[in-house]
Amino acid sequence: MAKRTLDTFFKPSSTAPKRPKTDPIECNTATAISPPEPNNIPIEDTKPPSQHPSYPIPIAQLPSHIEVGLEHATPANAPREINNQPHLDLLHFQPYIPRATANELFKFLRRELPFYRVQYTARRGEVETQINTPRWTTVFGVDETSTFIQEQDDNPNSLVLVETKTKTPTPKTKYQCTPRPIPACLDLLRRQVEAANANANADNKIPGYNFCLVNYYASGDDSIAFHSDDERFLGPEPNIASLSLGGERDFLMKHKPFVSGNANRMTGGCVPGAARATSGPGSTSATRGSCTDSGATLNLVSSPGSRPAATVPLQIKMSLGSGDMVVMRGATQSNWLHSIPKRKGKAGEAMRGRVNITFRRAVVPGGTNNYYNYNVGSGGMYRWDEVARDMVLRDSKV
Ligand SMILES: O=C(O)CCC(=O)C(=O)O
Ligand SMILES: [Fe+2]
Repeated sequence: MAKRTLDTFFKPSSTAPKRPKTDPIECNTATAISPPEPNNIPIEDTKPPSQHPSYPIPIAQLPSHIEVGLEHATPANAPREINNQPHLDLLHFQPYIPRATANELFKFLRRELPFYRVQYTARRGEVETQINTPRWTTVFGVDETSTFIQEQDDNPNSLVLVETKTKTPTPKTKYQCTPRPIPACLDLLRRQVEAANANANADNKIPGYNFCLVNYYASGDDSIAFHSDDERFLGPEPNIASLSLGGERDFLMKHKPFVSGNANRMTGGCVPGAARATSGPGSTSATRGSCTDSGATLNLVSSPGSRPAATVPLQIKMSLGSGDMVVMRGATQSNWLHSIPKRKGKAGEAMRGRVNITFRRAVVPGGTNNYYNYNVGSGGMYRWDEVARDMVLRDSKV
């Protein structure tokens, strides 16, 4: 076969036989992994999907043209350190994944993952509010007290959940949810993001992500409210890597309020508008006090003895394009809020849809319960439908 460059991977080959058009849903069924017809289906489509009793559907493996793009050209750029604001410690890879690969990965994940539109009740004192999460979500992983291990050496799909310390089976009663192993297509990314982080850290420390949360913003009406991922179940100073795929969206950050007369932040931050679904009621994020959400630059005026008098712009806006990755680390989560605001207009980038993946490490079972509760919930499972160009309900059970 003629040598193909990376670029040609993304162009239809004029000589290669055409792949038969199939319903994308069928890619996950047993029929899709039956032996390929000779010279008809490329080898890349024969890789068996990731399967597990906790999955509502088998999850396809990455086609080799995406895997090649990830393995040979990622990271596409070295990260820029952003730490010129109080308590802010970010790495910005722009991009992390080359754009062409990122766009392919966006379409693949939107098509192959199960998604949920989670509804839940938030309680503040006596007041109960019904929250409709304004985006599609899904989650994989388990906190560090449990581990998925392969039961049969030659079968990567034979994963069972055991106690990390004793390697004995995790009791069914340990979780209020059924943890799902990170499928192969996301696990490759997880390992790469960990390595990129280790390279960027002076101490070369690998964050050891055990959770992968996925958001799909179908249009400018989908969003995530100001929040911080500072729940206790993530431990102190969590490292969270956030990867953007597909349409460009604004990412806003603002410092939590400072107590007047003290440059340290006020304990308790804010989540104007709504609690966020990855945290939900009961978490530190959802129970914060109020603060302004004007979008204006906030001024920090310090007091004698704590911080020299200064005016510091405490609002940041970044435009995140396909393949970009932001790593939030150090004191960032305990001092800053972030959001993806709604975007007006019925055309443009937001209408392409955007997938966001965050990798994190949860340290206690409460984190596992929280993440499944607010990212899978108890409603129906949806899948992307290429014809309807929308998420379609596939199973009224999770
Ligand atoms: O979509 C994004 O870039 C942000 C997602 C996020 O903040 C989260 O899932 O906690
Ligand atoms: Fe977040």
